[in-house]
Amino acid sequence: MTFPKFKLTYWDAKIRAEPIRLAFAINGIPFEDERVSREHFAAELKQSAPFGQVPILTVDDKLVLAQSTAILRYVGKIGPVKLYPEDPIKAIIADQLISHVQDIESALGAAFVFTDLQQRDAYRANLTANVLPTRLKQLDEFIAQHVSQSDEITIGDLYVYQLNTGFLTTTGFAFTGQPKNSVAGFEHIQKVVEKVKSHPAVAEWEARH
Ligand SMILES: N[C@@H](CCC(=O)N[C@@H](CS)C(=O)NCC(=O)O)C(=O)O
Repeated sequence: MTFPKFKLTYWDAKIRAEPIRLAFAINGIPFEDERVSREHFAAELKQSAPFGQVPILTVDDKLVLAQSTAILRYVGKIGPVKLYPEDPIKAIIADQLISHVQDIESALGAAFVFTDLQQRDAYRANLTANVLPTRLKQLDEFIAQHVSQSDEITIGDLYVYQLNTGFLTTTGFAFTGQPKNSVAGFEHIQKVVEKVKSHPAVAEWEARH
C-alpha cells in the first residue's frame, strides 16, 4: 500500500494527538511526528492553521487538515487495519466511545475556568467523588454491552486507552487527587486498555516514547 506523505503537528504531549499517532503506528503508515512549542505555534502556525489550533495533519506538503477526531477517522479509514469500522453500527459505537471520553476530559479540563482556588478545589472534589465514578461506570457498562471481545481495535478503543494512559492518569487524576490506577477498578475499561496496549505496534510505540 502506498500512502501520501504525512506530517502530524502538535505539542510534545499526548492529549489530542496520541490516538492519531497510534492509528498511524497500528497501520504501519509512516508519518512525521512534528512536535512544536507553544511559542513556535503562535508565531508561525496559528494564522495559517484551518481553525487556528493543533493538531493539524499536512498531506503531501499542501493539504492541511484539522480537528483531531476528524483526522483520526480519516487515518482510521485509509490503512489496512480499518480502525474506523465500515459497518455503521460498529462505527457509531466507536464514535460514542470517543464522545464519552471527550466529555470526561472536558469535565476535567473545566477545573481551569475557576481562578478562585477554593472554588477550583470544590469543583475537583465533586469531580472525584461523583462525576468521574459515574462517568467511568457508564463507560465500563457501555463497553461491556457493546464493545467486541475480539482483538479488533477501533478508534473508540484508542480513545479509551488514551483516557487511561494520557489525560486521566497524567493530568486529570493528578488534579483530583485520585490514584493513578483509578481506572483499574473498571473491569471492562481495563480490558480495552489491555487490548490496545498489547498490540505489537502499540507496545513498540510505547517502548520508543
Ligand atoms: N476541536 C479541536 C480542538 C483543538 C484544540 O483545542 N487545540 C489546542 C491544543 S489541545 C490548541 O491548539 N490551543 C492553542 C490555541 O488555541 O491557540 C480538535 O479536536 O482538534
